[in-house]
This record gives sequence, structure tokens and C-alpha cells, in this order.
Amino acid sequence: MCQQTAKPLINDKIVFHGAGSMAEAIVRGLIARSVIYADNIIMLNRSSNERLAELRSRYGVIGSNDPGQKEEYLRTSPVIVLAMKPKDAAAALRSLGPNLQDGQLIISVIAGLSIRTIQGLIGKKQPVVRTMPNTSSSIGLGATGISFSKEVSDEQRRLSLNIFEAIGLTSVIEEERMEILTGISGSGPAYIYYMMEAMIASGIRGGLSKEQSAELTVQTVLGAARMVQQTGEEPAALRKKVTSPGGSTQAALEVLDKGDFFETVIAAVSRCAERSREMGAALEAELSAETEKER
Ligand SMILES: NC(=O)C1=CN([C@@H]2O[C@H](COP(=O)(O)OP(=O)(O)OC[C@H]3O[C@@H](n4cnc5c(N)ncnc54)[C@H](OP(=O)(O)O)[C@@H]3O)[C@@H](O)[C@H]2O)C=CC1
Ligand SMILES: O=C(O)[C@@H]1CCC=N1
Repeated sequence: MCQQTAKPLINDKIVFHGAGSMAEAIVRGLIARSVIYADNIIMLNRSSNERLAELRSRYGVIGSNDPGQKEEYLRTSPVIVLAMKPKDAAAALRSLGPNLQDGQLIISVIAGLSIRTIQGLIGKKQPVVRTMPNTSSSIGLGATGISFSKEVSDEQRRLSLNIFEAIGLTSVIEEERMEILTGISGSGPAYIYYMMEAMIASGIRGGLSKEQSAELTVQTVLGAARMVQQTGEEPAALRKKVTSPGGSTQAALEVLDKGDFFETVIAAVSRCAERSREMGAALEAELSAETEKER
């Protein structure tokens, strides 16, 4: 008897234009959740054949560096995810523009790059979804901010949400909030890892083995995040429950406060948002310079 296999949620071909850490995190998450067949995912990069071979063997995706094939994939795929570094985006978008067909959906994960600048560099009012995911998408625990250009159809909106909902939480926001979101959830995993690095190092300095210190730190971070999620209590309320008056936690928090921990984190998030805006402004300036040259 012929076995019925469930159709995956996403049946469109998706091209990843850029095949680095963020593209891999999304692809890994999508494949792990079986929401798309691997051979519907095409990964392109600029030059690294070894990287594409690695991705092909790891996930069964299609990866190509052949200029003719790349052009064909970009011309025909209904969805193109822009996943190169901001510094490479202007050149990539300028050469992409003439190949695009009306209605092909552009999804960007590039920090700072606005919808307006994307459409300007492409030279067309293409439907654009601007997102800011994070690398935890690779294990289905991503947090992605999403904004839509007005050209995005309902169907394309649903498709974009399907992609990012499959790999974590999504939050549809006004585009002007994308930079602050980048400061919280796009770059946020790095702050938590940094904190963990410091906690692990202190455990080792205090005589724990590296393994013990790492294991205890991971479980502590995981447990703390789950506590906030599952109890619904505010982090401040949960912190108070750990902190006995005059006890060891209070002593530790006083040291953090001496280093202005709370305001330092706020300053870091704010600098991250500002840096995203600077990167966006640099790309917008490239667009303006080009428009000026054409006059
Ligand atoms: N890493 C993260 O945590 C997050 C990153 N982002 C955003 O994702 C984007 C990518 O970051 P990340 O994955 O870390 O970067 P990586 O450096 O890991 O990857 C960049 C990729 O882009 C490719 N590339 C460069 N130029 C072109 C081009 N012209 N055409 C096709 N591919 C090209 C590179 O190919 P090659 O190696 O061959 O040059 C490489 O595969 C950035 O814009 C960043 O802002 C967003 C959220 C989180
Ligand atoms: O560091 C960066 O620019 C990117 C954006 C968010 C996370 N990484």
C-alpha cells in the first residue's frame, strides 16, 4: 500500500543569498522541524566552495557557486533571503535587481538595512520583508522581529511568518523599532554567552573543573529563563526570591551594581541599536551616491 507522507508546510523554493552563520541557523531550524524539503533550499555565497560542500553534506540542501546557476536560481525562486554582511549588501543588491521578476519576495536578515534602501538598491518596488532573527533559530528557539513593505501580499506575509514561526518566536513590529529589537534579541545571545563565559571562568578560578563549571552555568541560565517563562513572574520578583537580606546573593549584586550593571546593559543595547542605524545609514549613503551619479 502506498504510504501517505504529510506535505511540508512550506513548498516554495527558498534561495539563501549568503550562506554564513545566520543562514545556516535558519536552514538548520527549518530542516529539523521538517517544514520544508532540503532540496527546496538553495544556498549561494560569494566564493567559498568548501562552505557550500559542507552545507550540502550537512543538510542535503542545494549549494552552488556557478555564476550561471546562481543567476538562474535568483531569477526564478519565489523567495530570496538576503543573508550577507551589511558591507556586502549594496553590491549584491545592485547586481540582483536586474534579474528579479515582479513579485519575487525578498526577505532580509541584514542588520540596519531598511526596506526603502533595499528597494532603492534593487531599483524596483519589490515586496520586502525585513527581519531580525537570532542564531538560536537553529534549535527552534529563535526570536525574530518582522516588518513588511506594503507590496507584500497576504500569501507572502503568511509564508514569511511560517518560516520564522517554525524556528521560534516572531514579533511583527513597526520598522522603526527594528534597531532596538536588534539590541535586545538579535545580538542578545552574545551578551548572555559573555555572561556565561565570565561565570564559567569564575568557577574554574574557584577550583571547579571546566566541565562542572560549564554544566552548572548552562543549567542556571536555562533554569532562570524557564522560570521567567513558566511562572509568569517578573525577573525582578524572581531575583528577590534568590536574594536573602544580608546574604551571599545580595553581596554579589552589590558588586554588579558597583560596576553599574543595569545601566551598562542598557547602554550596550542602546549602542547596538545605534550601530545598526549607522550601518543602515552607510548603506543609504551608498544608494544616494549612486542616484546622484545617475543624474
Ligand atoms: N550572526 C548573527 O547572529 C546574526 C546575523 N544577522 C545578519 O545576518 C547577515 C549575515 O551574518 P552572518 O551569517 O553572521 O555572516 P557570515 O559572514 O557568517 O556570512 C555571510 C555570507 O554572505 C556571503 N556573501 C557575501 N557577499 C555575497 C554576495 N555578493 N553574494 C552572495 N553571498 C555573499 C558570504 O560568502 P563568502 O564566505 O563566500 O564570502 C557568506 O556566506 C548580516 O547582515 C547580519 O547583520 C542577523 C541576525 C543575527
Ligand atoms: O553583529 C551583527 O551585526 C549581527 C546583527 C545581530 C547579530 N549579529
